Amino acid sequence: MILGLTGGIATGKSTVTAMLRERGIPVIDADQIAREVVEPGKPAYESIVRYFGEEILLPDGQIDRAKLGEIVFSDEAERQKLNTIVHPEVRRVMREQAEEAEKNGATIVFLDIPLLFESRLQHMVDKVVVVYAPAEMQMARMMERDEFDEEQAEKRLRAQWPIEQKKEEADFVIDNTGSREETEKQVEQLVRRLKADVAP
Ligand SMILES: CC(C)(COP(=O)(O)OP(=O)(O)OC[C@H]1O[C@@H](n2cnc3c(N)ncnc32)[C@H](O)[C@@H]1O)[C@@H](O)C(=O)NCCC(=O)NCCS
Ligand SMILES: Nc1ncnc2c1ncn2[C@@H]1O[C@H](COP(=O)(O)OP(=O)(O)OP(=O)(O)O)[C@@H](O)[C@H]1O
Repeated sequence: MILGLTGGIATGKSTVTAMLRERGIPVIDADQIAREVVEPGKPAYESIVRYFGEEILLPDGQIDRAKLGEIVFSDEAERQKLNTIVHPEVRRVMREQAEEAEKNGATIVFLDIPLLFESRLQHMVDKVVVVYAPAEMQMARMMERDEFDEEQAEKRLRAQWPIEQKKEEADFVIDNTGSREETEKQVEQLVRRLKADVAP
């Protein structure tokens, strides 16, 4: 069974991913893959430099993510352009990794895809799990974790579907508004239920 793990920025997907992995459930991370496919020498890297120019590179040749983030979260057309370059590669690698996990005997695999709904990737998964925290909490957690000011955090929030809409479309919701312990209990319960569903 393939599950999509999604939510909004800073709602707690990485937190839930860590809890799933502790229970031996493989989680394939789209953000991580999106970092790997833009490393120097990769085709997506070349396309990004060709389009955005060498100004977006650090002295060591890596992409300056802070700089590229400022550009794409301030301009929808530029963000779409970046998505067009990066997303097909991310999807390809995610598929490969999911097949590999299934080959290795996994019966439950999660794909952590922040933009699952925005990119209409529901067809890649059997069920969708949304990690939920309300917008005010997303803002507060982003400002603390990433040291963004209010405007930077708001721009990132506006680049995604509202979390309330994602919650409505979910098959399962993990409410991450309480303590980590409360979230962990919900993860535990979900894993138990999924294991029962896939049991022969
Ligand atoms: C713009 C970039 C360079 C900023 O890098 P940075 O290290 O600051 O952020 P990071 O990659 O860790 O992403 C953090 C979160 O931002 C949000 N986000 C990232 N890209 C996008 C996007 N194109 N549209 C909307 N939200 C996005 C997601 O919730 C993601 O979890 C980077 O996010 C990127 O290359 N984005 C394009 C690829 C993409 O869509 N990745 C997300 C899912 S595959
Ligand atoms: N239940 C919680 N209580 C307090 N803080 C939390 C809780 N869950 C997550 N956080 C904190 O909120 C921030 C966002 O969580 P996390 O990184 O898991 O979100 P994410 O959805 O993976 O983010 P992104 O979309 O940016 O990848 C982190 O700094 C994390 O430590």
